Amino acid sequence: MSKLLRKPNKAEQELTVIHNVTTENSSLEYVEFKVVDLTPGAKYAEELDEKEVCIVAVTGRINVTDQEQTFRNLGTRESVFEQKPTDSVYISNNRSFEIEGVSKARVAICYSPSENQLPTKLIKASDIGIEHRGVQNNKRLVHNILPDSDPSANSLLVVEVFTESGNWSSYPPHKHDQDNLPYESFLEETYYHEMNPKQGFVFQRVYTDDRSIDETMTVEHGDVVIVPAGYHPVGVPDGYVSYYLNVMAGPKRTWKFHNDPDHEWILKSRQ
Ligand SMILES: O=C(O)C[C@@H](O)[C@H](O)C(=O)CO
Repeated sequence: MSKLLRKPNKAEQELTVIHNVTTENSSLEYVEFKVVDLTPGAKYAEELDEKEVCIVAVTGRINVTDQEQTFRNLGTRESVFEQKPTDSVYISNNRSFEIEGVSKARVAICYSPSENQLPTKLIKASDIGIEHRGVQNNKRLVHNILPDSDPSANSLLVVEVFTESGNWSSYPPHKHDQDNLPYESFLEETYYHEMNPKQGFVFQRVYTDDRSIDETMTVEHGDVVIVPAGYHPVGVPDGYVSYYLNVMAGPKRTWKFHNDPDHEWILKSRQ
């Protein structure tokens, strides 16, 4: 069984923790990640110590409060495959938060270490930067929820990526596992995957230069892949569309990746 692939729990209660990746149960030091399902009226609450969070209304509608401000009726879609941006809330360390389901909702809670308290921020769907990346069989649509160009967080980076049927993303393979700016930044990463239709699958390989990590995983709807280090390309079979939500964090809040030199030629040949 892969150490990097996590299967979802079944939503059987009013509040179900579908995924819970922590620094205790994984090899990660900077990124923690939860997926929570809520029925209408169900609540999930937490006290944040030295952590900041970005709460993403993946599907359905939710209310979010940090006990000072309350944001109501967040969320814009029933399925991620409507391919429109959704609402999120950033909350800094040493605060508490509560999420309430307004409709049946799936919520991603993205965590990273934080010491410097920053203002809570509503990240409205309408404010999210949309990017079309890639050509030929490398086409994807990116929603930049919390990119490094937005100074609202101390270490968290959050992005949604849709990869078209028969295409590749995070490709040519790139990594960000060395704290060596301006050439490369050290960022751990998690991938929360969905597929359309649901019976679909994608392949994700996670590998380092020395192959001390080298795993190729069959990833299904609702799975999480953990990327402690290394290159992490995703291949999507014909007939299926891929969605993933990435959380990244590390010592410096800069996304500076390094392409695998063996495969970088692909990028150059398509310019
Ligand atoms: O552009 C893409 O294909 C998405 C990836 O960059 C993804 O967000 C990632 O790998 C971040 O390191």
